[in-house]
Amino acid sequence: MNIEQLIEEAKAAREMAYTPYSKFKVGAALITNDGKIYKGCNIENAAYSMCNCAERTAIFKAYSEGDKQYKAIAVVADTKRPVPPCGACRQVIAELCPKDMRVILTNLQGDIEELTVSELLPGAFSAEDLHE
Ligand SMILES: O=c1ccn([C@H]2C[C@H](O)[C@@H](CO)O2)c(=O)[nH]1
Ligand SMILES: [Zn+2]
Repeated sequence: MNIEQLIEEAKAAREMAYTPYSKFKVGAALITNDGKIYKGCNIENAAYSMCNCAERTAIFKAYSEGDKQYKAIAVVADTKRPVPPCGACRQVIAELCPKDMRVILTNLQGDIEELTVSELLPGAFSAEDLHE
């Protein structure tokens, strides 16, 4: 599985988005170290604050199936620049994914930006900050 293929999986996930409010569809594809792919789309709600992003859908699917070792995540939306994950997703990614995991951001025009989890949320608040 190469990056282009992972991006295609994210695009397929995007087609499943439930976005009657924003009309903004996002797809994500998370690949585990074993090569398993978990796709996620954004799922909105009439109570707007319940909206769940594509990235978190994919990660929560994987984690809740017991798959906890991740190699990369690709995210796609119809944006001018490669879609930037929101702050909530950055925090969740920082908690559950390795610091050196590849984060591949893209758009439908094929622009690609790649960064690591550390670069996605420098100085993330983490479990290490909770106790002395
Ligand atoms: O990286 C992002 C940014 C936004 N959204 C979703 C949340 C909401 O459903 C819609 C508009 O913000 O897009 C994602 O899924 N991922
Ligand atoms: Zn988000």
